Amino acid sequence: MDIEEGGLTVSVPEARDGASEGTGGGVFFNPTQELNRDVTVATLRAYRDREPRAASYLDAMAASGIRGVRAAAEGYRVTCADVDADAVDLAAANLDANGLDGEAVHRDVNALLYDEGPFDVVDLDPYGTPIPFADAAFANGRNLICVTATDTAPLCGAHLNSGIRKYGAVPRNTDYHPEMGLRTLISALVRTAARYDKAARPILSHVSRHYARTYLELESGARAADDCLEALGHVDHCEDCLWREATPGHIADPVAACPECGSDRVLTAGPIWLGPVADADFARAVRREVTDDMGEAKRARKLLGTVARELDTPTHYDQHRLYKEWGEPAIGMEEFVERVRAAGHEASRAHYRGTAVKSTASIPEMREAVLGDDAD
Ligand SMILES: C[S@@+](CC[C@H](N)C(=O)[O-])C[C@H]1O[C@@H](n2cnc3c(N)ncnc32)[C@H](O)[C@@H]1O
Repeated sequence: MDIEEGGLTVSVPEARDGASEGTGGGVFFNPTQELNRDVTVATLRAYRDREPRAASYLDAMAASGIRGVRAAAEGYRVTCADVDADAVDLAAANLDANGLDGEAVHRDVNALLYDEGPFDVVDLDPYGTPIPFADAAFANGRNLICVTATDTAPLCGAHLNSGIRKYGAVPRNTDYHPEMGLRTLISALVRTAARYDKAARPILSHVSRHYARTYLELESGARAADDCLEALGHVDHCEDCLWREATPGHIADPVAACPECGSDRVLTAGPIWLGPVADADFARAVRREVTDDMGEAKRARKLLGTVARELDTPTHYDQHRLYKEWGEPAIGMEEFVERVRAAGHEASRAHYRGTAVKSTASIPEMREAVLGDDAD
């Protein structure tokens, strides 16, 4: 069937989504990833101003080629790759039908990257984890590596052993699992890039629906890679009172008891990325590049606006969880954020979900700020 996306007409198979990902026959297509693709196109537009030399774009797991087609329409020199011959034919036909230059190749992307790289922009959009493709991408990418990961359960620590195996880190199942997952993913990607003496810094990231997406800008050089690794560290988290503390460094000192409530139920996660997951100015620039021909323009603008305003603390709180702990009915999110700010702390909403909030205040400080005299 033909669908319209971003002002282009693309032929795609029937939709496959969620649990059926990676299974079944036929070329893959997921219409609910339109937000991801709209943000990608806006990012490719904004990235031009940041790095005008970025010209080649590898749609590394092309399927129908819809990403590659949209990137080609933006003027990028596109290669669509897939191991599925039917996907390659469809991607080639879609480029052709839209009168766009670009090639579609029947190759394993790891081999392609080493044989034909470097590519200026590499876009990894696999089923599940991107890790099997990360070495080739960082070794043979020049400017920007775009990565989707849909294996959120391993990433956030819900499937702990799988997360440890895939990501070489210990993620922990907390009430800020979108952030835990994103920072576990970025940690693994940054450490992969460092193997090739490259710094990989996230300039935009979001966690939407069942996936994490991050855009990492590369800088070559051992010193740059060393500096980047400085932003890795650990988070200690109390399962009882929700206290948490981030500590930079490669080695975590064990925390025997929570300094807030004395509980011995303290989890340590790491190494995770403790630096910013987005560059606020770049997120604003990407937002300006969202256009009305995008089917998810409204959601993309909202998402990017929140990302641009979000504090870059490495954990977020769930406002409803806090109120549950406090035994009080929750107030509106805007009012909550305002009250915490009025008490002299930094606070923002977080894009992960409607009840996600970030603050430099501790939980007792937030409680005091929002409940005031009722806090005792
Ligand atoms: C999730 S789909 C890609 C979706 C597509 N990017 C989109 O936006 O609609 C993953 C694709 O990766 C392809 N793939 C899996 N392993 C690959 C490999 N080693 N090299 C290239 N493509 C691969 C699969 O055949 C499948 O078409």
